[in-house]
Amino acid sequence: MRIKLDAVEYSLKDTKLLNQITCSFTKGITYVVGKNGAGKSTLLKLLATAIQPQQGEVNYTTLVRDENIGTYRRKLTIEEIRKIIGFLPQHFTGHSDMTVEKYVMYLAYHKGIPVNLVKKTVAQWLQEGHLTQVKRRKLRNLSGGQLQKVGLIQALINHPRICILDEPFEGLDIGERIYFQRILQRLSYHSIIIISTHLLDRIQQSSEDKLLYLSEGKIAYFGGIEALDDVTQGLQE
Ligand SMILES: Nc1ncnc2c1ncn2[C@@H]1O[C@H](COP(=O)(O)OP(=O)(O)OP(=O)(O)O)[C@@H](O)[C@H]1O
Repeated sequence: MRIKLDAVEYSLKDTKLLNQITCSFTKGITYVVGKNGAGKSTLLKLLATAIQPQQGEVNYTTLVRDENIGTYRRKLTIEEIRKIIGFLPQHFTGHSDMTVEKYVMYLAYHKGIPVNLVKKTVAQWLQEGHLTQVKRRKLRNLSGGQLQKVGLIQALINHPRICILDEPFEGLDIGERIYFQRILQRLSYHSIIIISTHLLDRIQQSSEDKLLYLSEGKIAYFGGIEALDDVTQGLQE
């Protein structure tokens, strides 16, 4: 699986929120960082197909092995892409009138968890996310951290091949952060994981991880996480 952006631009009124973005994402974790207003959420919404580029292209391809033709890259359709994306938007609300349990069950069915496994899968996620005690509470009555965990569970429940998470660790305590990070690390062996975060210094990184530094809608750095210190210095200036 690969996501490739080619000279992507996105503007609102006269302001370019994304300016000539060219890059590729493959399996593994990429952390997207940048100052407030740098365009991180806009880039993530675009990767999650919630908005379309006004210029340039975004292509999602998968490697196909064919006995006759050999190996080639096949472009996925929008329907195929949306089926394999898990997305946590910046301000997740879900269906605020539904209870936690009903909402997660509904999402589990919708995302193709086999019917006979839905109950067990949901119970496990709620238990491990410390949400069992509030499973009959409506989403609108949850605390910020509880709602964030429901948002993470809906994004991760079917182990998606593409996972796009906007500030996923916001509001979580340290134990919960470590729990979800472990899940993401395991998922990253097979999936493309793109995470925007302000909390990079508190997150345990692996040397395999990548870093994308956005500045005023442009890519200022995209490469190994080892450049984090230099990039963080840039963020503080
Ligand atoms: N609906 C909108 N109308 C006008 N401007 C907008 C809108 N949404 C975003 N912007 C502007 O676009 C720019 C990029 O916003 P975006 O939310 O992508 O940045 P960000 O890097 O995620 O910021 P933050 O770290 O503060 O969440 C900002 O200057 C923001 O003010």
